[in-house]
Amino acid sequence: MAIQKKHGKGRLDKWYKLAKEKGYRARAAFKLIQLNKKYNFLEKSKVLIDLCAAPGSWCQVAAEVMPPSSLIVGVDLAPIKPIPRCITFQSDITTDKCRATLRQHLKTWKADVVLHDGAPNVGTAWVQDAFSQAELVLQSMRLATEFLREGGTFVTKVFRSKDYNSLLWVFNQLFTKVEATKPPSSRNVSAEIFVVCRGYKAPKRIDPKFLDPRSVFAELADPTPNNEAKVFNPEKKKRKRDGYEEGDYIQFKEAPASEFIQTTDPIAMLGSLNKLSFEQKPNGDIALATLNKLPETTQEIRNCCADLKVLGRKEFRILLRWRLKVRDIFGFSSKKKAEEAAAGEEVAEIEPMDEEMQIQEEMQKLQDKDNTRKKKDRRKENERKQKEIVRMQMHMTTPMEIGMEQEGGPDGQSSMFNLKTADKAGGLSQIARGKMHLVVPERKLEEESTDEEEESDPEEDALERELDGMYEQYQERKSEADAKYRAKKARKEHADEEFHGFSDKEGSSDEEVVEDQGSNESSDDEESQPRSLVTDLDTGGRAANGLTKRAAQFFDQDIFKGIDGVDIDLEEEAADADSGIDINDDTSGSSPDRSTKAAIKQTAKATKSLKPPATPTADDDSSADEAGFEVVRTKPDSQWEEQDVPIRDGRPDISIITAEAMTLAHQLATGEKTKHDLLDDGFTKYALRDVDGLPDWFLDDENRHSRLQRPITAAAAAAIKEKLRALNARPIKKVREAKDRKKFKAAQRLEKLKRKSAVLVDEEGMTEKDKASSIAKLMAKAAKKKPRKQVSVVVARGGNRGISGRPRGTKGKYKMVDARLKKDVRAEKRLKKSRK
Ligand SMILES: C[S@@+](CC[C@H](N)C(=O)[O-])C[C@H]1O[C@@H](n2cnc3c(N)ncnc32)[C@H](O)[C@@H]1O
Repeated sequence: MAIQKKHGKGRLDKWYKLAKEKGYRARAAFKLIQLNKKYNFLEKSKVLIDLCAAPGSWCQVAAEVMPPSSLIVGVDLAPIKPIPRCITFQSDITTDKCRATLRQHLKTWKADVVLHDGAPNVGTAWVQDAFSQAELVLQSMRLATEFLREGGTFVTKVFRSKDYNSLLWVFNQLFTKVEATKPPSSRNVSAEIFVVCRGYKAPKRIDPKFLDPRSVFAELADPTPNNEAKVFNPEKKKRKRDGYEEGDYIQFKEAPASEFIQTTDPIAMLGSLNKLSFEQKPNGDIALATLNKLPETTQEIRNCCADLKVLGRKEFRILLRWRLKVRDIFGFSSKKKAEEAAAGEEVAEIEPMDEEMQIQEEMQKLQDKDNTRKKKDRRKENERKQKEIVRMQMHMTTPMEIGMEQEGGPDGQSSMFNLKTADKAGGLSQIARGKMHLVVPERKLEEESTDEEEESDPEEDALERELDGMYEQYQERKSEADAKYRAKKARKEHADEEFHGFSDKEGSSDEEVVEDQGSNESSDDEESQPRSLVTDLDTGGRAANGLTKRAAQFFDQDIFKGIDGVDIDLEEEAADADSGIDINDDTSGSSPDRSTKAAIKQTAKATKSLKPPATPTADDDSSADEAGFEVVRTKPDSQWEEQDVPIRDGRPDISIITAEAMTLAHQLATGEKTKHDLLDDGFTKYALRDVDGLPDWFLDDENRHSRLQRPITAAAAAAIKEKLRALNARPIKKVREAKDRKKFKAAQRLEKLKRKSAVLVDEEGMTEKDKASSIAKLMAKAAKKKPRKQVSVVVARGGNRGISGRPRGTKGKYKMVDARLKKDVRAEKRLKKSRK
């Protein structure tokens, strides 16, 4: 088997290279070539629409294969560079504007082929993410039904997920032949598959439900592809279809709140709807009326129900809790109730059957039915798992991709946040390792003993775990797609590690105690006031003015220029270290909030390390000895990168030093504020957060949105801007190095010339004229540019290389070129020749 290079997604595989060689913009081109080889839909086509076409390789292939006068229209969210013989434009295929533009280009013509290779970008709305690929396919299908001629072909990419069968089912209703295939150029590890739908039936009227994601994905709980079920059963669907008229294409989805209480898959409902309504319909939903009157249905709940798309995890939780409470009140709750009901039934044997008992009996029946169904589902699920394992063994899928597949929940309905799915991606194990595992049991114990109502409900726990699992998955997906997010996360983890690493060191500080030089002097005020002895163990770590290098660099910035007394202040502070404030002192229980700390840290670190002995920080290797003395070791330059302020080219990265920190530093330096003021400012409501036991998603949200916004001065903002401009203006490292090399060589040449001239001048056997002409010759020689060395240009393919990597049959300097470059060079030569 050929070994593939593993860059990115194994990007440099043979298809990638081949695409480069052939001049295709993406390796995806070969997928279309291979699909067309199998089904021959391009050769005979005159009009083609390419949905989600960027960067345009499918359009390139279409332009090559289709007859010369064909119309090819490509559209994508991203801009597409012009392609000969193709019309392209930028638009979202889910919008009416896109449809109208397509109509403009096609005029009265109909398309022979509609292609769709769309893949949604991973967005921030993680709740809706799972649906979007399938929805995009359905959207492209909708456009296909509008623009395809009868008998036309629709080719689409589909991901093998829980919606796959539903999509196939719909395709089968609209086309005479539907085939799913995976072209060889599609990576085996990818879950993508291509469906080629031929023979468009072009029905006069299409039931809008065929194209409505809600109908297709949510309601066809068990769609059976290729069966005779060509007509929707109106009875079956009516349940969720309130408020939708025939032909209604509006994306806004709403359902009565009572349905949310009754559903067995509340999370899927929250993920797919826009609104839960409390409005009474003329037919009078009794459950809704009761729900409306319940005290549990607070204004907050109503507000949340009014617009589900803007809710965060916290609100989702509130709604889920509310649902459980109401279910309790209505009597269709969890196992606990079922047991009670069972117990109640035993009593019913000896008592006359009253209305209540009848209800209970009915409930028991329902419960039994439910259990049987669950058993059946479990069996199905096991069979599915078995298949998945086989697929994994055959490398048809990866564990991550299995995570994408949303299987039906235990109740048979599709569940967006299936706990099992979360588990597949390692979500549960992560939770088990994380906070929830450590904190929840403790809390449970407390709560059980104090408040019976707060007793943990297995259903609720499961929902919470589901949410947490999905959040983990969401984070993983995001970090896969977003490099910035990855970097941020890594920084955060690194900071955590540092902190923990330090805590570990705390206990074993023998070494530092040995280094303590002031223990004798300190013994007097040992008890009264422990002093901080700041000892610079790194002799090179301090600049000439008594500041640390880092502080000196920080205050070296333009913003501090011309401010009198900065140096004096700083030196004073340096000398005043003993009376120091510990910005990291959390032991009091109420400390400045984190953002204040970070800002103060940045400024305070820049001014001086001020720490009392008992509270060593992660920023310096310090430790307290028994006598209350502390040795604070400043780090060598090489370790700067481990500190809070990022380092670039050996200096603090000013682009990341915030304007906030600058403002604070400026205020400190000008005396506008004292360090005590800064500390006082830090005591805000954000400082007193109790974060113990809160789930990660909640803390992440809080950190992002709920933090102190500090005013920044115009000067600080301008300084940051200026710094960024300066940074951006710098040439890249390679260019800088090349220029420096050039200068260095020129200087060397000049030196050599000087030496030779001096020898010539001192030469006794030469006339002055000869000397002058020799020196002139030398100078002319030095000024002459060397002819460039000839470089052989080689187009080397994968197999055509020796062990050293040198293309076979080449000598001396060689340069690898791609096919395009090779063609250009040849064309240039041809041109030169013809000119001659
Ligand atoms: C795999 S690429 C398509 C590659 C293309 N077939 C080619 O040959 O180069 C998927 C494209 O789908 C586009 N896309 C995703 N959602 C879209 C939307 N709603 N409307 C238009 N394009 C979309 C993305 O911008 C991306 O360029």
